Amino acid sequence: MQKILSGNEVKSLDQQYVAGEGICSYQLMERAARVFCAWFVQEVPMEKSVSIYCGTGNNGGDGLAIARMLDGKGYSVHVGLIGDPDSGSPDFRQNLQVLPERVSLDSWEKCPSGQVIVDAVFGVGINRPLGGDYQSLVQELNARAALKISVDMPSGLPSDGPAEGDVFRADYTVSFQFPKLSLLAPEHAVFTGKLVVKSIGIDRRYFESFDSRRFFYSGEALETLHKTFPNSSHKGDFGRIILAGGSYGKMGSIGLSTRAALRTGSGLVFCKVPACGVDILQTSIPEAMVLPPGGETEVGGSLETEGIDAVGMGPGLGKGKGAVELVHELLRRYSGPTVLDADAINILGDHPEWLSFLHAKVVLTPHLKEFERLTGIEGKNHFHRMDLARDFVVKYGCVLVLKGAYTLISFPDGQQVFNNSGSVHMATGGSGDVLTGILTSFLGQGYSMKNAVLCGVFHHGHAGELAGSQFGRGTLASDILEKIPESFRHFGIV
Ligand SMILES: NC(=O)C1=CN([C@@H]2O[C@H](COP(=O)(O)OP(=O)(O)OC[C@H]3O[C@@H](n4cnc5c(N)ncnc54)[C@H](O)[C@@H]3O)[C@@H](O)[C@H]2O)[C@H](O)CC1
Ligand SMILES: [K+]
Repeated sequence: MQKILSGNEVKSLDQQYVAGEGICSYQLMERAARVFCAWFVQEVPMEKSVSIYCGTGNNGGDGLAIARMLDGKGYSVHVGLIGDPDSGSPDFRQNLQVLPERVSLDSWEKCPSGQVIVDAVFGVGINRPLGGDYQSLVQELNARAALKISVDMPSGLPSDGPAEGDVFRADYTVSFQFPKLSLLAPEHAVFTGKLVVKSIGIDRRYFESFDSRRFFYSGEALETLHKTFPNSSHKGDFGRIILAGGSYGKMGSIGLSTRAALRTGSGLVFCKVPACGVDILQTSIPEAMVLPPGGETEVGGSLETEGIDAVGMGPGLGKGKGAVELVHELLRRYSGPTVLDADAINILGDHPEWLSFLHAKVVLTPHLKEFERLTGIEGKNHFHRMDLARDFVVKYGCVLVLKGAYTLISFPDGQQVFNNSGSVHMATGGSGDVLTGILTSFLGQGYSMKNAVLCGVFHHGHAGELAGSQFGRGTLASDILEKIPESFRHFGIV
C-alpha cells in the first residue's frame, strides 16, 4: 500500500531520499522525466506535435527534461516558458542549459500550439490560486482542442485541498510516486482526467517517518490477504450467510447481492426477502435458500442468526415498518460480521440513536448521498467528507466504505485507504448490491474485517474493469459479478 503524503511533505521526502541514496535532485528529476516519457510513448504517436508549457520551479524542470527526452525519441517538441527563467529552481536552470537546440524555446505567448499539450507549469509547489499570466495561460490552454497531459498535478490545483479559481483541465495526469490527495477527489476529476501513477523508485522506508494515515491501494500482495482452504473443506467452511433485503419491484437488488456472494465463494446463502420475492429468488438463483418471509411486499418478522457467519442487509430493503424493525433488531442483537448498505444505512440515518449499536464487525457501504443521510451533514467537498468519514469510524468503532471513484475505506484506527481499481462503467444500477454480496461473502468465509474489506472492494473494482472492458457503456451489474472468478484467477486465488 502506498502512503499518500501532503504536497509540503514531498520536498522533504525528496531531500531525505536524495541524501539517503547519495544521488542529486537532478537525477531524481531525470527519473521522473524518464517514467513520464516511457508512459508518453505508449500513448502518443510520434507524428503528433508536442507543446510543453514550463514554469520555472521543479515542475517546469520536469517539463524541460521531458522536452529533451521526447526530442531524443523523435517527437517534434516546442517549449513555452512562463515566469522568469533566471530566478528558476537550480534543477530547472540546469535542464534549461542542456535543452537541445532542436527544441524550439519561446515565451508561452509565442509557443506554437501543438496537437499535444504538456502542462509542466506548477506541481505540488502551488501555494495560491492562479493569477496574471498564469491564469491567462491556463484559460487559453483549456480552450484549445488538443490532447492535454499534466505532469504530476494539473497546474492550479492544490495538492491537498479544493480547487479555487482556474485549473488546467487535463485528459491525463501522470503523478509521480503516489497520487496527490486532491487528484482523488471526485469533484477534481474534470481537472485530473485519467490518473496515472508512476513510481520514481523512492523506497517504502523513506515514507516511514511521515505519519500520514492515508494510503492508496492498487492490489499489492492481494493474494496474501486471502484465506486458503484445504482440499478437505466442506460448504460450511465457506460460510453460512444471510442476505436481507428486496421489496416489491426491487427484488433484483438482493438477487444481485446473492449471486455476487455465491460467485465470491460462499458455501451457503440464505435470503431474507418478503413473500413476493420468494418465487423470484428460488427460480432465478437455484443455489440460494430462502428463509421464511415476514412481510408480503417488504421484509419483516425476525432474523434467526444462530449458526450464521455474516449478515448483509439493505439492498432493495425499503424503509417500511418491518424493514426498520429488522435493522434495529440486527444492530441490537447480532454481534457477528455485518454489512449495512442502501436502505439499511438510510434507516440508520433516520435513527441516529442506534449509531451506538455499531461495533468493530460492522461495515457500512454508503455512496455519497447515503453518507450524507447517515451523518446528517452535507460534506462541503471531498476533503471534508474524508475527515467526516474518519471521525465517524473513530467515534463508532466500525468500518465505512464510501463508494465512488477511488472508493475510500475508513478503519476505526483512523487509517484510510483509497482503492485504485474500478472503472466508469461501474456507475450502473446494482453495482453497489454486488459489493454487499462480495463483502458479506468474505466475512462469512472468516476473513478478518480488514482483509474482507480490502479484498472485497478491490475485487469489486477489478471485476468492474474486466466487465467494462468487455461491455463498455453496456456493462450491467450482473456482468460485474460474473467477472469475480476471473478477477480471482488474475490474482492467483483458487
Ligand atoms: N518526488 C517527487 O514527486 C518529485 C517531484 N518533482 C517535481 O517537482 C514538483 C514540485 O516542484 P516545486 O519546485 O516544489 O514547485 P512547483 O514547480 O510546483 O512550483 C514552483 C514555485 O512556484 C511558486 N508558486 C506557487 N504558486 C504560485 C502561483 N499561483 N503563482 C505564481 N507562482 C506560484 C512557488 O514559489 C513554488 O515553489 C513536483 O510537482 C514534481 O513535478 C521532481 O522533479 C522530482 C521528484
Ligand atoms: K503540472
